[in-house]
Amino acid sequence: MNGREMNRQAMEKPGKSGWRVSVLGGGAWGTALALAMLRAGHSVRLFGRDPETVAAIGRGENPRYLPGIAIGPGIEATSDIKTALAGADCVLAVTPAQSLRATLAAVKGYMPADIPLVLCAKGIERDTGALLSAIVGEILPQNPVAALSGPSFATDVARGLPTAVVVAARDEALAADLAARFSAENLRCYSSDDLIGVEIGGALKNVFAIAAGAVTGAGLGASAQAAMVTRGFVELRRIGAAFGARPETLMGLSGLGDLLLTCSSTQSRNFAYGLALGQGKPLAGLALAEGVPTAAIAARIATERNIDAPIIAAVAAILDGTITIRQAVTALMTRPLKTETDD
Ligand SMILES: NC(=O)c1ccc[n+]([C@@H]2O[C@H](COP(=O)([O-])OP(=O)(O)OC[C@H]3O[C@@H](n4cnc5c(N)ncnc54)[C@H](O)[C@@H]3O)[C@@H](O)[C@H]2O)c1
Ligand SMILES: O=P(O)(O)OC[C@H](O)CO
Repeated sequence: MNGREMNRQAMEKPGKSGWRVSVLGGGAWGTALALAMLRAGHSVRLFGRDPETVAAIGRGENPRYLPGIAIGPGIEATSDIKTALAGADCVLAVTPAQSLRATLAAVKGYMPADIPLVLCAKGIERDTGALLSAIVGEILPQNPVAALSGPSFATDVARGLPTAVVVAARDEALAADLAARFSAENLRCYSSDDLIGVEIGGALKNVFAIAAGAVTGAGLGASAQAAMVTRGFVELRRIGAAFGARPETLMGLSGLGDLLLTCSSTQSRNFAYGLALGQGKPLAGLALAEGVPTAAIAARIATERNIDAPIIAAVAAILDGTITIRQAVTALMTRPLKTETDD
């Protein structure tokens, strides 16, 4: 049976909706996904570690992370992990990538066996170079792992604006089932069995979004912006290939689609971080930019695996203060010339 047939069957399955979905993380994306799951017909519990945020969600708003967006009564917010996970059919992990290990360690004793864990963060673990699915494999080996990724700003999804994402799992049938269950009128979920490809695209696009913000902030022009994003995508494909990602996945929603979104919008926190960097403004206090730790580890991975990734290396060096943006631009522009399709 092919993926399309599986999707069709899953969509038609009686009771496709009506799961109990637990969302771990009371930030912008966790709250937006909780709303999306509710719209898809599921009953939703949201775990937040901050009791104030949990209480605020209970009152109908998450003012710290999603100000101005109404949260209806259908979402049960709790700061008790046992309550959050009791009876869950599926868990969405929506804490930042660098916190995933701690989040999973905290839920380990309460996680129902065999239910899918869906990764919704985008990043590579800074200290180990592990993809997030590998961390799940270490800590919760009994739970099948999936990832949801693609062009999707939390505020857009929370408002019910339409977008399309991809849900990936190594088990094609699981991916198709989850995609069908998570889809709703305003959230179209495609399925994929290329879990690694989906993870890599989502993680690396944040690095180039920082670069795109920096290019804009430093006033380098729209031409430089397009050139950088295009050559950045070449680096994304090279690293993806080294991990075994399929090229067509990297060309899809979770790769190119999300790269285009985050490299072109100040709504992106990674772009905003780069913009401040390019403008020489203070970075302290800016919202989460997952591309910062991922740039450092991606640069290390590229060096260790002998992958040509000069933009990633430049972003990592700018972020750790080794070089300035001007020096990075000069270094990138004066490298030996080569054919465009040199790999
Ligand atoms: N915001 C978006 O538009 C968006 C969209 C798609 C994907 N994502 C991804 O989702 C992930 C989370 O992003 P976000 O926007 O929700 O971030 P956020 O900064 O808005 O919220 C992060 C939340 O995680 C919680 N948290 C952090 N460490 C924790 C830990 N150890 N245990 C429990 N909770 C912890 C924080 O308290 C906070 O509630 C990131 O990887 C991001 O790239 C975000
Ligand atoms: O705001 P950003 O840069 O973390 O991007 C959010 C999402 O990943 C966009 O798909």
